[in-house]
Amino acid sequence: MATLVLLRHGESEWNAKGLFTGWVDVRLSPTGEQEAARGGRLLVEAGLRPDVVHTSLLTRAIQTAYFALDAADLHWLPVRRSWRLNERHYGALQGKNKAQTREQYGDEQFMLWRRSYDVPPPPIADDDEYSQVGDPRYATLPPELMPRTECLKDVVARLLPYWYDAIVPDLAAGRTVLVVAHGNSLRALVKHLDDIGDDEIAGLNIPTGIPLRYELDERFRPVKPGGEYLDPEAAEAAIQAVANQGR
Ligand SMILES: O=C(O)[C@@H](CO)OP(=O)(O)O
Repeated sequence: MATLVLLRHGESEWNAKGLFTGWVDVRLSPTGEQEAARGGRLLVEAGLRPDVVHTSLLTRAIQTAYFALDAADLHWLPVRRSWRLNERHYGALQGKNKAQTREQYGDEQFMLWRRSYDVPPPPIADDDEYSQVGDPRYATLPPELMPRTECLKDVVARLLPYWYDAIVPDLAAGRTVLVVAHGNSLRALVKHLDDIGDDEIAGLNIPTGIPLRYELDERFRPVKPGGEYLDPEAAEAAIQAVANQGR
């Protein structure tokens, strides 16, 4: 049996402002820093000591790992980072206000862009102020892999190689693995783990800063579907808040 812990970054500055974020590299809000530290304390209280950490290349996930490891006195852990754990690229919606977008395009289109499995937002222009083209952190990414927009299906496709090639080998070696990532990259991973259908995944939301623990069998499938939030009550309230964004 292997233990996997998923942690969505704490509230970011743009979560607080209600803006679509995607690959835009915003920092944690003061609340988000506290949520991240609480995530670390929850790990300690649950007796969970990760052996290795995986994060995206985005500052809000990296900061979250820092504050969580700080609270757990685990700064010495090895950390690996990959663009494959990045948030879903939100295309031309990056930087737009969620409530205004919903008003302008209507609830149905808003939810299609936000939560459908295979409808990406319009692509972002390379000269848009919120484009990531030219960002040095992606300099080694082959140009054809650099997204201009993504739907969740695209995220599953670019995340799974990292799951199989980097995370599963750690789990197979008996390591407890902490993955610090994002609302939609973690939705993609949970969809794979729990084998959630393309329509059903629209109803899944991941709260910020609350560790989600999975025990995995020898095929790296959850022993208990859905895993277990280390603070289930706080998770329930926060899930509703994510679902209601833009309303
Ligand atoms: O803006 C984003 O990048 C994501 C996560 O914050 O938003 P949503 O939950 O609407 O997909």
